[in-house]
Amino acid sequence: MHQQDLFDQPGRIELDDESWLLWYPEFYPLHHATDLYDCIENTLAWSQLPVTMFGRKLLQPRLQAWHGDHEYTYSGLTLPPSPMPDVLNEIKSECEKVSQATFNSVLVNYYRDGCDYMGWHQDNEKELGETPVIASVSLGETRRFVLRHLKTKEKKEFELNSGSMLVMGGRTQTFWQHTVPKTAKPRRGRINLTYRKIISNH
Ligand SMILES: O=C(O)CCC(=O)C(=O)O
Ligand SMILES: [Fe+2]
Repeated sequence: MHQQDLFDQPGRIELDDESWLLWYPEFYPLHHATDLYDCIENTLAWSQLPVTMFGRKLLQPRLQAWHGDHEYTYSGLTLPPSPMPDVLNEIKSECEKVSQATFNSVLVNYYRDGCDYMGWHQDNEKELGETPVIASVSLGETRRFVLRHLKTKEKKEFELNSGSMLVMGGRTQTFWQHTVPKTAKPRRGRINLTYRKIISNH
């Protein structure tokens, strides 16, 4: 990895002329992040849902929960609206302060071990709008998060540690894909929350 690909300083990162990130590696102190992890792991109703990928129905390689005012549809899956529990609402407020954006929903992913992952994708569903701001909070085990420019294939890599926040904005979802790759190294559980704003009349 090149030195410039390691992001350990907080602040704004310009991915390209129109795409940016905000990176806060220590947004929550570790002890608080651990408490949040335990609370969220124990209170959410987790499910492993079937999705359609490349025309085949497969089980997602992780557990998931959705909370928000609206339903959300992606990969042939429709997640119904469901109110946000207090713990998720509190994190939402913190994300809104930092990102100067408003959110009305959160997709929660639970990676049980190193075999659970999220493949390359863009969060470019119509109902998120053209330039969505998405705030991602990570709790529990550290996992690698890779961004890749669709045309140039340039990569940016992050170690998303417990208590970190990464905000994606501008044209990030248009020009870049991202992934949480699987790893052969032993990994404990990780919970990631991505706060989003669903625009109802898109
Ligand atoms: O787990 C992560 O860090 C990324 C999650 C993600 O990309 C998503 O929910 O769309
Ligand atoms: Fe994503």
